[in-house]
This record gives sequence, structure tokens and C-alpha cells, in this order.
Amino acid sequence: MWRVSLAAVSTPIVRVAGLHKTYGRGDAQVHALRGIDLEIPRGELTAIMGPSGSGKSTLMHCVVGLEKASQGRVEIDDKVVTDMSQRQLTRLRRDSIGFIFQAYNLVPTLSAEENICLPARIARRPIDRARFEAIVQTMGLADRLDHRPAELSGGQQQRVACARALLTGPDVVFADEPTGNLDSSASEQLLSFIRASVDDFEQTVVMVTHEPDAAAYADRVIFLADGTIRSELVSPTRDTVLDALREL
Ligand SMILES: Nc1ncnc2c1ncn2[C@@H]1O[C@H](COP(=O)(O)OP(=O)(O)OP(=O)(O)O)[C@@H](O)[C@H]1O
Repeated sequence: MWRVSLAAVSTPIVRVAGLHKTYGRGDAQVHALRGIDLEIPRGELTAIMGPSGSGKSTLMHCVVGLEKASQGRVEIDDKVVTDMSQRQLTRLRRDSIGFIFQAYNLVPTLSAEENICLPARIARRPIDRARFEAIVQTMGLADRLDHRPAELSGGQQQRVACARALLTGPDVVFADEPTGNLDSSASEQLLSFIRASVDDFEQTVVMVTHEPDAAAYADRVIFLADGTIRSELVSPTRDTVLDALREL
């Protein structure tokens, strides 16, 4: 019997159409995004790559409504983000989206466990203990849960940030250079975990990265240059990513 993956048959979780973002006016105007059309499949890891200034962070910020698009439409799970009020955007980010940023944004006075559980507590959701245990075990954080962020290594702090983003099983997790300041072994651990969360929990993850090794963990890579999508790779390897980057 044919097995069809869920990602292949389901509708995209994120749809972007005709997205433009312009900063400033007159001589100081910058066209950060110049008409982006994009669909992010459910249950996949998508990487976004491109040179510095190509619009990667702007794209991610416009998709989650942290920045207001100048033109165009963004939908997340059929909800039109570009039509939402600030209040609706706050609720969307709280209930449906997980974030992993390079600056880990952990609360310094809270323990690792309290940090991981914080978004669930803010959203007044019960903690799924089985999922918590599974995530903490896979992340190798079980013996660090009582530690405050300052008592953890950079890699451990980033894994706490990752566990925090995944605990509630959000519709989609956005990660902005999640391995940016980790050494190679900490990077591999984190990417393996992100990969496992996609494979085992059908989590959807969108990750901005500069690193071909990190992009090779993805199901597909979108390449940006000068605020437009230049190319796309499915089932990337380090070498095919390097080739695509050279052609940008
Ligand atoms: N708040 C802002 N005001 C003015 N210009 C901005 C602002 N944010 C970004 N830009 C400009 O928009 C363009 C795209 O920036 P963006 O940060 O999205 O690029 P990026 O691909 O994420 O770069 P990097 O890889 O260096 O993080 C750049 O030219 C940048 O200078």
C-alpha cells in the first residue's frame, strides 16, 4: 500500500502572497521585501537562507506580525495575520507560535523548568507532563531543571529556549539563527532535537540560518536575495546548499 506523508496531503500552515516591506522614506528608503510568495508545508522543517540584508529576519517578523507588512497577505493556519489587530496578533503569538531566537530571551530569575513552562502558564494551559519529560530527556536537560540561566552553558540555554518553544506544541515554531553562537557539538545536538520534534511530534519549524550544515537538516531550503525568493531546494545536502548559495 502507498504511504503518503501528512505533509504531502495537507494544506500549508503558512501562506504568504505578494509580501512587500519598505523601511523609511525618500533617500533613506529600503525595500527589505519585494514581493514574496511562499507556502510552508505542515510537519516539515523549512530553512531560510540568503546573504546578510537579504530580508530573512524581516520576512519572519512580518509573518508573525511583529512587523507590519507594507503590502501583501500572510495566513497562518487559515487565519489572516495581515488583517489582525494588535490584540489578535498577541493572542496568535501566545497560542499558536513558538519562538527560538539567537538571544535566548530566558528570564534570569526563573529556573530552567520555570522558563520552559512559562509560555504555557501565560496562556493558562495545563502542562503536559509526559511531553515535558520527553522534551527534557531528549534535550539532555533533566539534571539542569533547577538551574537559573546564568548557571547554564550557552548550548544549554539555547536548548531551554528550544524546549520552551516546543512544550505547548504550537502550530509553527520560528527559529532565527538558533545555532548562531553554539559550538559545533551543541549545534548538532540542537538541530537533531529540532529534527526529532518534526519527525516524532509532527512539529512545523521554520528556521533562518547562515550555516549550510544546519540547513542540511531541513526538508527544504528557501533562498532569498535582495528581498526576493531566488530558489528552493528539497532534501538539501551541505553540498547542494553551498552550490545554491554560490548561485545567488
Ligand atoms: N527597522 C529597520 N529600519 C530600516 N531598515 C531596516 C530595518 N530592519 C531591517 N532593515 C533593512 O532591511 C534589509 C533586510 O534586513 P533583514 O534584517 O531582514 O536581513 P537579514 O537577511 O535577516 O540579514 P542578516 O542575515 O544580516 O540578519 C536590510 O537592508 C536592513 O538594513
